[in-house]
Amino acid sequence: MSRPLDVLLRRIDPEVPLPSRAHPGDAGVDLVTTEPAELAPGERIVLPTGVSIALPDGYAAFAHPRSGLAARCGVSMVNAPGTIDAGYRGEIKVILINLDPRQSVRFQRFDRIAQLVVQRVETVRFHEVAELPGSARSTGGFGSTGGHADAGNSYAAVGPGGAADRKGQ
Ligand SMILES: O=c1ccn([C@H]2C[C@H](O)[C@@H](COP(=O)(O)OP(=O)(O)OP(=O)(O)O)O2)c(=O)[nH]1
Ligand SMILES: [Mg+2]
Repeated sequence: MSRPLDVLLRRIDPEVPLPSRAHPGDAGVDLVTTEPAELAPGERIVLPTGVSIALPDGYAAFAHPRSGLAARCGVSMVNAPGTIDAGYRGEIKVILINLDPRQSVRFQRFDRIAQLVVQRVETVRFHEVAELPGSARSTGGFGSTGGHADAGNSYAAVGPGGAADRKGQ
């Protein structure tokens, strides 16, 4: 296993559990809410996590949704993944949204609501040019390779010979 990166962390809420990995090798550490909350269908909320961090230069942290919450309750993050800049010293907050059309969802203090993944990021310098070098993909994007579902069509209808493929003919 690679040597862990040392990151300074301050507890804003003295009772908040230290973010920790559930299993060795997990990419993220879970973040909790320090405030209880209830989200009606379609509602969003900004929740405090009770921690702030100081990342070394050249790193950023990304707050990602938890798949269990998404699958069981339809809860995601509006801005997934939320970007935590290396210079940010404020409290990390998580913007949750309840995408379930019918069920409310309730969070208690210290329920785990997101996971934080720390990654190295490049600092880039842009060099303006008149023409970019060519590539196999060129300017194709936004479904140019086909195989996507069309609004109003079931995904089963998409595939070789399906709705999405036939459209281009
Ligand atoms: O889910 C998030 C996203 C961001 N932040 C904090 C850390 C980040 O460094 C800062 C700014 O985030 P971002 O750049 O995404 O927001 P912005 O709307 O561009 O604000 P700013 O003008 O402050 O950059 O807000 C969070 O606590 N949670
Ligand atoms: Mg910004």
